[in-house]
Amino acid sequence: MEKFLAMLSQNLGRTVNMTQEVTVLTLEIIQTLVFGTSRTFGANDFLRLVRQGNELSGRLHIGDYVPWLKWMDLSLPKLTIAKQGHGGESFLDVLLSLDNIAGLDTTATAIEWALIELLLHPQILAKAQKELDDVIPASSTMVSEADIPKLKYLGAIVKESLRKHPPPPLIVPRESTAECKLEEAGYMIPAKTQVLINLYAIGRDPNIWENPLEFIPERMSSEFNAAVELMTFGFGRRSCPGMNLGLTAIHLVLANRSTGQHRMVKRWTWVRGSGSRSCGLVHLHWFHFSASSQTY
Ligand code: HEM
Repeated sequence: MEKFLAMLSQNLGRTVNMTQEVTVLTLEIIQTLVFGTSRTFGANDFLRLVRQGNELSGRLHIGDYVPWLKWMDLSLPKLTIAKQGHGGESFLDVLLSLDNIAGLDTTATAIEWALIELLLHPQILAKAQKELDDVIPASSTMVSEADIPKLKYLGAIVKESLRKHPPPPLIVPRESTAECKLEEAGYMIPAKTQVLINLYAIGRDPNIWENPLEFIPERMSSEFNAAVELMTFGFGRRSCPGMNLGLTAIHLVLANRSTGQHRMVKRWTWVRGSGSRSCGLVHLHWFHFSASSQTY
């Protein structure tokens, strides 16, 4: 985190590719936890492989639905090449088997969308900064994990961002073991049916949320449990084991970025980059496993 903030300090006044930097930061946090060091694998190579694996996993693979048409899945050989290119049991294999790509990409995507919403809503950013000024002593250079529960408005920003931009829009498919009737909703799900749960639609359902496309952290109370109500981290036995780590990382990155008190003890102002690509950044979801933003 300190390295990330130092990098931002060095780039004051310049355009920073936050997608790249936030993903590297998340990678380093996860590597540190998993391997005890953040220097295990080259970030650029790793990111390339993650993006490729991620993009391929989000594509339609006809062989998943009609097995004898598997030969039509032209993208699958590319994934194999990505894995073989790193020789045998590569780091990517390990990550794919652990499903850790879910941890990296989802956390980075969640941070990125929250940053975009703050960038688009300066009044919300100012309110979050005021809360940080009020709650965190001026002598603290970094917001710590213990401070997170005190930062109620920041918590509401995170929940609202997860509602509007659930990192995986569709969670892992389920199969019904028995016939199931959802009487109020008027559905009957036969046994052995694959069920896809659409978090994106739940978070934006106008029957549940007033002005669902608006970003309004004030609508999120402290009691509102996004993990349960929005199913952001899935549910049941196979729900996300990285939930607490992911939530902590999102809060810490946003809090430390908003205060900007790291070493330089000053507040940063954030504006959209003026580069030809970065100025077009808004509200485009790029659907892979995670729905990240895309410049145009
Ligand atoms: C904002 C951050 C994150 C979000 C939104 C998220 C979301 C999810 C979701 C929706 C699932 C599927 C759960 C289900 O189908 O019920 C999942 C699974 C998983 N996540 Fe996360 N995740 C995040 C962070 C992390 C982190 C930091 C890690 C680990 C370092 C992680 C590791 C995993 C693993 C291993 C699974 C597969 C669990 C299984 O199949 O039993 N996730 N995540």
